[in-house]
Amino acid sequence: MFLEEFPECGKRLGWIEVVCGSMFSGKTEELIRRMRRAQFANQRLIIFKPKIDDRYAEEEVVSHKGERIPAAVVSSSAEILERVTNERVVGVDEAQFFDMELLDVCNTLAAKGIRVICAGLDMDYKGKPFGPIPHLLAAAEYVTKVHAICVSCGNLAQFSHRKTMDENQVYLGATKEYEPLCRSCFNKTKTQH
Ligand SMILES: Nc1ncnc2c1ncn2[C@@H]1O[C@H](COP(=O)(O)OP(=O)(O)O)[C@@H](O)[C@H]1O
Ligand SMILES: Cc1cn([C@H]2C[C@H](O)[C@@H](COP(=O)(O)O)O2)c(=O)[nH]c1=O
Ligand SMILES: [Zn+2]
Repeated sequence: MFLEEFPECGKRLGWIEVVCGSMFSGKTEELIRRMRRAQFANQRLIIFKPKIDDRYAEEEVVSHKGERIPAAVVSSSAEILERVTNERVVGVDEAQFFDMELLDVCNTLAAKGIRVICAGLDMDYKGKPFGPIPHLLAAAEYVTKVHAICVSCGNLAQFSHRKTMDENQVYLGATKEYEPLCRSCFNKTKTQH
C-alpha cells in the first residue's frame, strides 16, 4: 500500500503521484483514500474532475462502489492552475480525459510545493496509451498501477474491454459498456472480431 512520506528538509517539497490501471481497478477508491488521509493531516486540499465525466454526480468524485468525495469540475487543465490557491494537496480524477497541458500544470503545481495525485486510465479500450497519462507516468515521483479482477478468468486485469460497437476513444460508461480483462482474455476478444 502506498504510504506518504513527508521529508523534513527545511522547505516544502512538491511531487506528482499517479494511480493508473484499467476500469474497476480501484483508482478512484485509492485517490479518495489518499485525499482522506490528507484531510486527517489537516492539509488543505482540492480535487478536480473533467467536465466531460458526468456519470454519477456533478460536484463529486464517485467510485463504482459508491464512495464519494466533493470535487471541482473543470473544463481544461489550465483551469486547475487558476483554481488552486493555497492548497497543499491537489487530486485529479479521470486524468485521461484532460488535454496534454495537464503535464505542465502538474509540474507547475509540484514546483510550488504541492502534492499532486492524478488517477486515470493508462490505456483506452484498444489497449493504447490514453491522453496525458503516459506523460504523467514519466514525470511522476510515485506510480501505482492497480488491477481489477478479470471477469472472464479471475486473473489480474489491466485492460478495459468495450462491450459495445462504438469506436470513439471517449465513450463514457460502466459495467454495461465495459469489463476488465487480463491480457490473455483481452487478446482473445480481438481474434473473435
Ligand atoms: N472485476 C472487478 N474487479 C475488481 N473490482 C470490481 C470489479 N467489478 C466491480 N468492481 C468494483 O469496483 C470497485 C473499484 O471502483 P473504482 O475505485 O471506482 O475503480 P476505477 O476508478 O479504477 O474504475 C471495487 O472496489 C469493486 O467494488
Ligand atoms: C476504456 C475507456 C473508458 N472510457 C471511459 C469509461 C468511463 O466513463 C471512464 C473510466 O472510468 P473509471 O473510473 O476508470 O471506471 O472512461 C473511455 O471514454 N474510453 C475508453 O477507451
Ligand atoms: Zn482473464
